[in-house]
Amino acid sequence: PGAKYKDPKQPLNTRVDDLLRRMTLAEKIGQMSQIDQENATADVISNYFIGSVLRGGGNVPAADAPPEAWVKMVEGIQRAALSTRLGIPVMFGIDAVHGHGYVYKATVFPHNVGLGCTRDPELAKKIGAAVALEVRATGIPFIFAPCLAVCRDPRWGRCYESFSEDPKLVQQMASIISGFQGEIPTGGWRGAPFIASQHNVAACAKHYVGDGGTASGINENNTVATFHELLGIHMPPYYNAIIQGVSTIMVSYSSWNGIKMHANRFLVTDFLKNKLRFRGFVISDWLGLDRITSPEHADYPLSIKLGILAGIDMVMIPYQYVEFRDDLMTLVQNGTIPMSRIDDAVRRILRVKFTLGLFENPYADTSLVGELGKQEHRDLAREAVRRSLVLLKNGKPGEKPLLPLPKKAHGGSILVAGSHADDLGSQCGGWTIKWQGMTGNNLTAGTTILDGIKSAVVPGTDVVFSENPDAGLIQQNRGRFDYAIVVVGEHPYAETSGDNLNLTIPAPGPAIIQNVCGSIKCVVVLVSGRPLVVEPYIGIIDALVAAWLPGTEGKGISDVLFGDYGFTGKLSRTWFRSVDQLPMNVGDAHYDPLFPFGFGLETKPS
Ligand SMILES: OC[C@@H]1[C@@H](O)[C@H](O)[C@@H](O)c2nc(-c3ccccc3)cn21
Repeated sequence: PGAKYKDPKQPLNTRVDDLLRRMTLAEKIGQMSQIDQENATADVISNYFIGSVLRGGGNVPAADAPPEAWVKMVEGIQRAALSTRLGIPVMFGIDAVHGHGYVYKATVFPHNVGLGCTRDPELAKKIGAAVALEVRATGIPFIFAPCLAVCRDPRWGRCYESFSEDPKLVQQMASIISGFQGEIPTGGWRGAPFIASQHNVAACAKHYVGDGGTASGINENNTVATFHELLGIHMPPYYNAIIQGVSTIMVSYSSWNGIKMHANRFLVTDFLKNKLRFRGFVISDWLGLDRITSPEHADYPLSIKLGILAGIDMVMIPYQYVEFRDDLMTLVQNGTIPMSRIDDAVRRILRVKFTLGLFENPYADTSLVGELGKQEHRDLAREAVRRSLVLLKNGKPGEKPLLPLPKKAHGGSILVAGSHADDLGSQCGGWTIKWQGMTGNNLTAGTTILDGIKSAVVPGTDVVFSENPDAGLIQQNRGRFDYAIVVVGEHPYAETSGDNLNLTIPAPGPAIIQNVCGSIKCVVVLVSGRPLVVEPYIGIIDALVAAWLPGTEGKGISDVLFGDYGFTGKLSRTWFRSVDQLPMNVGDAHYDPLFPFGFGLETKPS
């Protein structure tokens, strides 16, 4: 009869044990290797027994490739893996962190900072399930999401990837994992990876642990905290992830009290694997081992020794797969790294692959291509946009509320101004088509905020759009406009490029606010990954809406501005007065925000 590991009727552990004992050291190290797709040729995959490939910065297939092209690319990689002696399928991973953002015409959902403002775990689950279908439409079974960072300082360039500053809210929204992977049956075996079906994907809780607590929000820096603080603030979401059967956990670049997380055996092995009983696999971040030393890659054998002995199971190498294989082989052969550690890593990786059903279904289900960007998913994203918006001001003191706006302008015209009114890329933010995101309207299929406004007003109401209107012109025409909608904010960024110590609204935002709101009743819609400095302008603004990074469904904003739906969102983060106050989080002794955590005005549907 065929080998036991190939028999789906065999118990999982039997399959794992049967396969493991057949593997050579080179094949085991191969399974622990994740390489960037740019160097994932058939020869490399088969000669190095590569276990996983990721979509890194590359651009194959093209930025406007259809799902079929993604399926074809992943299939080629898989075919090479299945041609090896043991035919262990490869696992392709991608950052689907707010929908399948890298893929042309995918539904792009609000980034996590906005989802946190909905405070709705059930919505998070629905989004996770929709994203899983869109990812599977491209033949990919593994995503590097969700980010469970508890961002404690909005100066961090990745704060928008965090659901909240409050660990309890992050724990609630971690339910997105049950959408990605499917809902674990109650009383499911805690800690073991769970994936319900071929319409689900393996998720990755990241970045373990304390990524959102670094000094001044400096990316990849040091999180100073007692163990009690670490457990109280940054660890809780991982309990929820493990209970839901999260398949993988990614280690953070950051350090805890000066110790690199990628070299932290106490937290990765003693605590996560032994105490919390996590039984999926732990993956490094990109060049995570190399960055244990400074300069990075200064002593790769040392990096590998520290990282693997800390408990890392799969290494996102992503290019040095020859050096990694050679150095790790040597470290095992000279006894520095025991074979038992290698076997633990490979056992965990195989457990996830068997649980994913990869051995039975190594290739895409091409009947799913229609799931990509499906209208039903766009409608769900539009609902998420509506519920993520936070109304911070609605009418000046003693004046009646400005929102909801009338769809019919009695003076005949409304003015829409600002750099972010008609910029799909900026409303999506980072991790969209490109790692750093893009500006402009040609990156993918979606609806800008301006599009939404135009489709919301009644015929006869003239929408005048001027990205950066001249102050004089506004003065001359001020009587012409019933009100103005000013849409400004941040341009896309990701990771370190988003680190920012002043958090001012980028120019020409402030000038546009002053020019327009100084003359016309205005609602300012802020498109940003985090709270920004608004106190200097709050007096001249009639209404202020935090829209975060809403994604492709811009109509979600006009739905609420014009009263088809009421504002319900509540701040997932404290809105500071000045950056001098940072870090400042709900529960702090000295807490003097402009708008507190949980704040949000409400309106009724009109
Ligand atoms: O995209 C894979 C992972 C992603 O999942 C992690 O959340 C993130 O920390 C990350 N940074 C890089 C990356 C950083 C610098 C240069 C090139 C790539 C790669 N990655």
